[in-house]
Amino acid sequence: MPSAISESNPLPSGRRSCYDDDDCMAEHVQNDPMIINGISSAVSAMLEGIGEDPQREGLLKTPERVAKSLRFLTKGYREDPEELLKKAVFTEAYDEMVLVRDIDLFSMCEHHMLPFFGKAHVAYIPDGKIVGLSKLARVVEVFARRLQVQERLTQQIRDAIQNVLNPKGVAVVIEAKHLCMVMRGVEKINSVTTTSAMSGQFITSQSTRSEFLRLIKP
Ligand SMILES: Nc1nc2c(ncn2[C@@H]2O[C@H](COP(=O)(O)OP(=O)(O)OP(=O)(O)O)[C@@H](O)[C@H]2O)c(=O)[nH]1
Ligand SMILES: [Zn+2]
Repeated sequence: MPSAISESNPLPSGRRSCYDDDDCMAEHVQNDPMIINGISSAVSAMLEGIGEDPQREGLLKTPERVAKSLRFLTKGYREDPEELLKKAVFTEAYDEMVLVRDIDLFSMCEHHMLPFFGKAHVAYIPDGKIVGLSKLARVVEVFARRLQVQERLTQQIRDAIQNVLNPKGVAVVIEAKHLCMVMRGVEKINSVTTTSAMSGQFITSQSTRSEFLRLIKP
């Protein structure tokens, strides 16, 4: 495998291989020429399908651009959210709610492959272990960068945190606008969808749930 990269993209001597670097590695896998070519051919066919000429100047590089863009927008398939969380778990006695709110998210609905976007609020109540705060936002990112429905996205974030930290409870709320409902279909420009997924004390304790809902109010 490393030879494929060194043949097509040799590294200057002395530089570390991209195989030592997670981000660099991810970019190579994302832009694997075989996969990019496959998606590009499909995009050319789509351009013809809508009555365009893929050979006109402005569109010559469009299939490849779209392919790379799609690979980026779906990079979450090639990342493991639980491994990512495990990188920053610390022993700590703190046992109140931890909330990261207003985490921007961009995803694509699996029905139309059109964007939906908004924000996620993620909370948990530790039970002897805390996690690096950025990892909560990264978990949102991993699941969002796949074809999704908002409901599943919300539950997957909850489940990953629950599985890795085994906390006293997890709560996730997502508020998002779906372009498939805005720029086509029912065309409701201002509609916003809210979903929630909870576990543990966020289900069993009304006061914990209420505190969370009060804290995420705009
Ligand atoms: N539950 C859920 N539905 C979604 C999500 N994203 C898009 N949808 C819906 O998926 C449904 C697909 O319905 P279909 O009737 O098969 O497709 P359609 O004819 O394009 O539907 P319209 O959007 O109503 O024009 C639509 O109601 C979309 O609004 C999501 O995240 N969750
Ligand atoms: Zn849709």
